[in-house]
Amino acid sequence: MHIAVTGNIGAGKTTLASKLAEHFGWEVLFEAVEGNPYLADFYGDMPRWAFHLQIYFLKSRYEQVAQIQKSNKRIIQDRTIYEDAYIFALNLYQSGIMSQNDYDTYKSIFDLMMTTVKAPDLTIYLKADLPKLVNQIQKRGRDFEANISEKYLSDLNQHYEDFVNNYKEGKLLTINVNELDYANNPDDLAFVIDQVDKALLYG
Ligand SMILES: Nc1ncnc2c1ncn2[C@@H]1O[C@H](COP(=O)(O)OP(=O)(O)OP(=O)(O)O)[C@@H](O)[C@H]1O
Repeated sequence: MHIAVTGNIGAGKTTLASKLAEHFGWEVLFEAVEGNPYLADFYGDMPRWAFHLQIYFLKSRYEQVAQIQKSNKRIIQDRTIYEDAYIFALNLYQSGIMSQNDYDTYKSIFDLMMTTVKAPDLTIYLKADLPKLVNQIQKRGRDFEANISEKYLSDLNQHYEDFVNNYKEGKLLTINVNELDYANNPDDLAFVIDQVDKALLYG
């Protein structure tokens, strides 16, 4: 079984994936941040590194999908391959940061990969407004994320809304996390676990 957590930068995916994995006894696959050779450079100069970073994330996400599809374990994935293409790469292209040629090349590789990719059985979308995202990004204090603009985050949020509104590939559970603190509040975590339980049972 494949469960995925999806949502904007700072929405709280990594924390939730770990908590759910612990509760349900799932294996967890995180995204490639430590050791990512392009991420810090990308935040310093987006036009220069956008294509490199997208190819790197696509490769690492596809490796995860391949691992999940050949395993019969229950696995929770921190961010999906769909977000790379339909949110991040599309946003970079539409905001003029990634060129037409680079985007077309990227998208044709992605489309080729998608012929072998199955959607997660359940996708959990963590929906958060800008103040929540900004606050959580500041709290974790990664140097390379210090200059992320509100415009970048709000453009991504718009793409997330479009993406979830059109998502038909599998079960989707949306959780508004603006007022939740499942990292520190057991009642909030219990609330989310209950939602996930119900989504798994009844869809
Ligand atoms: N395809 C992509 N294009 C550009 N940046 C990406 C892409 N995928 C991930 N990132 C960035 O890589 C970093 C990943 O960090 P991390 O795994 O902590 O997740 P996050 O998005 O910050 O989420 P959360 O706080 O919800 O766990 C973030 O800066 C994120 O936006």
